[in-house]
Amino acid sequence: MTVSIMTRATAAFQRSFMAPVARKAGVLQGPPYSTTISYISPSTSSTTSNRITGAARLGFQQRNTPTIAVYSSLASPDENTVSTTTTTTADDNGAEKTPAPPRRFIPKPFEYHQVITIRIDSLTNMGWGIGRVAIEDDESEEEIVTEVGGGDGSETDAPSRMWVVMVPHVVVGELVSVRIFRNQKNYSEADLIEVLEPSAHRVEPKCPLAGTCGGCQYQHMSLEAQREWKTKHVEEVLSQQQIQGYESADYGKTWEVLPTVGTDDVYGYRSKITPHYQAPREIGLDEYQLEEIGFQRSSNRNLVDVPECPIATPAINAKYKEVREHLHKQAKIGELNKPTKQKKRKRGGRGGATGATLLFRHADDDENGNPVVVTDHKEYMTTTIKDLKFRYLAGNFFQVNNFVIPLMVDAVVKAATQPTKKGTPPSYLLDCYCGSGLFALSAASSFDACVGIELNEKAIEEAYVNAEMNSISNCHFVAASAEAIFTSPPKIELSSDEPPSSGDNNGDIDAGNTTTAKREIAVNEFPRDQTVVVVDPPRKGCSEEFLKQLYDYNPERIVYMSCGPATQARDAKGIVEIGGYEIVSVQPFDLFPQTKHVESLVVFEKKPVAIEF
Ligand SMILES: C[S@@+](CC[C@H](N)C(=O)[O-])C[C@H]1O[C@@H](n2cnc3c(N)ncnc32)[C@H](O)[C@@H]1O
Repeated sequence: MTVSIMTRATAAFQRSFMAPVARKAGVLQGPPYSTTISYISPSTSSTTSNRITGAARLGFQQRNTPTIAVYSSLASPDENTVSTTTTTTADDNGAEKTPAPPRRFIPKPFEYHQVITIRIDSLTNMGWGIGRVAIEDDESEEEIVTEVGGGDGSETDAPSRMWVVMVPHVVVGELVSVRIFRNQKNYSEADLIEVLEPSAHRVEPKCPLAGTCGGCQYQHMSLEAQREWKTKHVEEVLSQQQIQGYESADYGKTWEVLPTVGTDDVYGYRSKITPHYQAPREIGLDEYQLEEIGFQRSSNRNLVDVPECPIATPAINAKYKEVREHLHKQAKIGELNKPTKQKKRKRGGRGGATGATLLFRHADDDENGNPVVVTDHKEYMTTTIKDLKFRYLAGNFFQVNNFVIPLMVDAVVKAATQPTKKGTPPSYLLDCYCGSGLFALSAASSFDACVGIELNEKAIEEAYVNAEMNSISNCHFVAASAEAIFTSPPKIELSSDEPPSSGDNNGDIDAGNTTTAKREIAVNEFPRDQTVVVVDPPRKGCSEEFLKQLYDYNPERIVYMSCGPATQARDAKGIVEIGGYEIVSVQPFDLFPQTKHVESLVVFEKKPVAIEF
C-alpha cells in the first residue's frame, strides 16, 4: 500500500513540481527574514515535539482548513511526530501576534507560518528536501490516493492526497520541524525551524553562512550523501525523459549512471567568485556606508555579507579581504557614489552608484611562485591543465575547479579516442561550444584534425593563441554559433606526411624522402564513421537548430558534457530517438562540491543499422 502511494505521489510530483521548481532556476523565494536553524547532533538525538505512538495516521485540527495528517514513507507508524503551531512575533508592547500573510498568500492547505513536522524522503534538483503530507481534501481532483490504513472502510480510508512540502537545508531521512511560507497550486514551501532527528549524513558546515547564503546548498551534508544525490539527480532527469529505444530487446539497457566522481578538494577549490555590492547608503552629509558585499541570500534576492567564502581558493579569499577593506574605505568618502558611465545599470553593472559585481579569478602562480588573482574582466590570465597552458580573458568562460578539470578532460579524451565499430580510433574531432579550446587542444594529439566552434570571438582568438603556445598545429577554430559548423562547414588545411605524388614536384622524385604535403578538407567531408563531436553547451543546452544539424551530420560518436543535466537529458532524448544513437555511458562529476550543481558527461554511439533478412 505504501509503495503504491509513493509511486503515484512521485509520478505526480515529477509532473507537477519538478518543472516549476526547475523554472525558478536557483532563485529561491523564501521569506525576507533570517531563520535560525538548530539541529541536534546524532549522538545526542532527542526530540522536542510530542511523540505519538501506535497510529498509522496522525492528524491535527487547523482553523478553517481540513484535517492534516503527517507521516512519511520512511518512518514506521510509531515514529511519526506531529506538532502544530503558528509562529508569532512580538509587537511593540511585547505582545505576541501572528504575522500577517503576504497579500497573495493562498490560505490552503496550510496557514501562513503554520509549523508542521515532516520526514524528508527525497531532494529536488534544486537541493530542497521533500516531505509528503496526506491531506483530506474534498476538492481534490485526479490525484486521489487511498490512505495508509486498514482498508476496511474505517475512517482512515477517507480519500486524501499526498501533498508535497519542500524545505531547504535538510538531509533525506531527517525528521524536521518546518514553517510554511507559501502554498503553491500543488505543493507548499517552508523554512526549516529545527531538525528533530538528524541524519547520520548531517555534518557541521564549514561556512557560518551556510543556509543563509545562496551559494551553497549542501554544506550540511556529508560528501558521500552529496555525491549520491548528484548521481541520483542525473539518473532522475534522464529517466524522466522516458527515452525510447535505449532499453530495447535489441540493445538491452545501454547505460547506467556511474557514481559521481570528484577529488578530496571540496573546500578552497573555486578559482572564480563574483560577489556583489549595492551602492553605499548616504548616512549623513557626505557620509556613506557600504553595506553587504557578498552573494544572494538563499531565501530571496537580497545580498548577504560574505567576509570569506570557504569554497573559494585561499588566494582568492586573501585578495577578496583586501578589496573589501579598500571598498569600505572608498565608500565612506563617497567614492563609490560618484556617477559613472554605467550609472543607469542595475546591480551587475561594473562600478558606479548602482553597485557592482566584483571578479576574483585565480590564475597560475607568477614566475616567483606567488599566487595571482585577477580582478579585471579585461585582463588575460593563464591556467595550466595537465601540462597544457590556457590563456583566456578573465571575464570569459573557463571551468572553475582546477582540481576536477583534469578528470573531466581525461574522461572526454578517453571517450573521444575509443576505437569505433571499425576497430580503429576516430581521426576527426569537432569541439562545439569550445571556449578557449580546452577539449580540442587536450585531445589534439590523438586526432588528425580537430575543429572548434564558439560564439565568443575573443575566446576563439585565445584558442588559436593556446594552440600556438602549446605547439599544437592540427586544431582549427571558428567564431560562430555552433550550428554553423554544419551549415557553413569550414575548410581546414591538413598536413600529411605522405610521399608526394609524381606530379607534385615536377617528376623529380627523391625516393625515400617524405615531404609534408598540405591538403584542404571541409568539415562536411570528414568521414562520419571516424568523426567524434564533443558538445559542451551553456546550461540551457543545445539549440534545436544545432541538434537537427547534428543528426544530419551523423557522426559516429557524440561526447556531451553539461552543467545542466536536465537540459542534457532533454537533448539526449532527441539524440537517441531522432538522431538514432544509443547512450553508452553517463558519468557525473562533482565539479561544484557543497552546491546542488553537477556536471555530467553522456556518451552516445551511432546505433548499428538493423539488417532484416
Ligand atoms: C560551458 S562553456 C564550455 C567551454 C569549453 N568547452 C570549456 O570547457 O572551456 C559553453 C561555451 O559555449 C559558448 N556558447 C554559448 N552559446 C553558443 C552558441 N550558440 N554557439 C557556440 N558557442 C556558444 C559560450 O561562450 C561558452 O564558451
